[in-house]
Amino acid sequence: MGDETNSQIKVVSGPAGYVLQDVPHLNDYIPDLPTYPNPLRSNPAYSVVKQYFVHVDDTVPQKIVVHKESPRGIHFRRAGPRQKVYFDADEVHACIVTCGGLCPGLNTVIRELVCSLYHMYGATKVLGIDGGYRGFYSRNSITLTPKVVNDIHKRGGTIIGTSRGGHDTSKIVDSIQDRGINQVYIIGGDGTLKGAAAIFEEVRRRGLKVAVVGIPKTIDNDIPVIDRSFGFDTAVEEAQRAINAAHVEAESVENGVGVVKLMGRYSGFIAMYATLASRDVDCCLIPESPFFLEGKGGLFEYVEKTLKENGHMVIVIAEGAGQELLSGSLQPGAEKDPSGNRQLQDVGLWISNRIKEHFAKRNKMVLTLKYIDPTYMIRAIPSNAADNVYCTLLAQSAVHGAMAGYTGYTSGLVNGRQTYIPFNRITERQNKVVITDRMWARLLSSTNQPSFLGPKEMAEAIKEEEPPTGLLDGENCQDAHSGKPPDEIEHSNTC
Ligand SMILES: Nc1ncnc2c1ncn2[C@@H]1O[C@H](COP(=O)(O)OP(=O)(O)O)[C@@H](O)[C@H]1O
Ligand SMILES: O=P(O)(O)OC[C@H]1O[C@](O)(COP(=O)(O)O)[C@@H](O)[C@@H]1O
Ligand SMILES: [Mg+2]
Repeated sequence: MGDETNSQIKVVSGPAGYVLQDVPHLNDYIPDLPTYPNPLRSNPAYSVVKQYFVHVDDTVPQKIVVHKESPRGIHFRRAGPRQKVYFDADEVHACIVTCGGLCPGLNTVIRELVCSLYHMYGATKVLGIDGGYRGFYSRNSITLTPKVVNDIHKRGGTIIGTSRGGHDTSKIVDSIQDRGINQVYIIGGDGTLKGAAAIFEEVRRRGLKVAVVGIPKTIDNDIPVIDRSFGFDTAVEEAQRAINAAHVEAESVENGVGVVKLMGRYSGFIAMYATLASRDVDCCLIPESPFFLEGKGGLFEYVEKTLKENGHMVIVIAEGAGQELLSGSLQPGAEKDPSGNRQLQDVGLWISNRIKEHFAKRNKMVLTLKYIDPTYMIRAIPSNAADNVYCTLLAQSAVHGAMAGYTGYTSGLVNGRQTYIPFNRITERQNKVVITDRMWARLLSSTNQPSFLGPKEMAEAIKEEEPPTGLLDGENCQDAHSGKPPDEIEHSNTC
């Protein structure tokens, strides 16, 4: 086996630079656990399946763009049903909790967790924890059955409620222990999964036979390693409606400007992909790419130029963009939400007012500006068809893993394959748009906007330590240190 540096990290090395970043298992700290044949063997739906189970050595590479001499690199354990399970059906007492902001698909994940436990593994004790982490110790729980969840995937939000703040590791694990819960499915984003890792560590410290499983969720897509977060496609699709409305308003009047604010506290993926999908956007502003308003090369100059050329303009701005330009008008102490996330000022309203003031002052050009903020309308809708299927696979993978005795992991899509990813890889940093990558260059060429970066900022951007994101091409990301394209670097593994 591999060496264990701490309970979350199990590294197994192999030939040619193969590295498996494995996930913990209950038998890492509980010896002689009984096992049972996987009941899927007798499940009629699976009777046609040739290869019932995932091979014990199946792993998925984190990097798929490689060179002839590349080391095989980091791999993750492949998700799916195993021959043996570590829980008898009657023994399973599962709970599901949803934390943080809403995202399309939350109810689909809940539905599929319940239905997988019931219909694949015969486990019928499933609780919904009411209202996020604090629900473990301060609220009642909701009994979840296939009947209760039957059509919830057609509704936005989460039927078991969510919250921010309120994570108290020992109180939560006390509740898990007192209720006799032995499988915990935690659906949430970067903050939630940090909380899930703390719960896993405490469960292991107490030596409890409890599988702790994370399912990554955030509309911002700010979670690293995975290809994308569920609900992201739905959000990009729904954002088209707002962008189209802004475009119709803008092109229907002389010097019309449509401004649309989209979600993205620290990461601008929704704004970037919605812009690329729409092609009616003239300027996309995201938290990762600083911009300025006044003077040569500034936004005001670009607005004037675009209006002169086209007579109208659409601006998409992620809510986390430009926060550094807004004066600190937040009430003191209101800078953080109950989870410790940065509280944002309404940059959409701010930039709309600044543009109107600027052109009114110069009264050389009368413009008509309409501001649209669809953020909460977008995250409160149910998931689209593609995300529904994605949520189903995520949930089923999570259940297969817990039943197989894995714990302390996040179920996640890596290069199109469901995998089990150690918590520490998910919580180590935030996924951000790499503005020196080809996808952002595609955006700039589709909007024709200036980069708003001076030579100093561009040099900074290239030096950024950010490894490539799951949504990028990756072919031309710069090596974090040398700044050279991959084909000039030996063994680049930053892309
Ligand atoms: N570093 C952390 N350690 C433990 N719990 C955390 C941490 N950060 C956030 N949480 C908890 O996770 C939950 C959701 O976090 P939040 O950041 O609001 O949403 P999300 O996880 O969806 O990004 C909250 O209940 C919060 O208290
Ligand atoms: O839910 P709140 O407190 O209004 O916060 C809104 C923020 O939550 C988000 O939707 C992301 O929330 P999560 O990280 O919890 O998924 C951001 O896009 C947005 O900035
Ligand atoms: Mg978050």
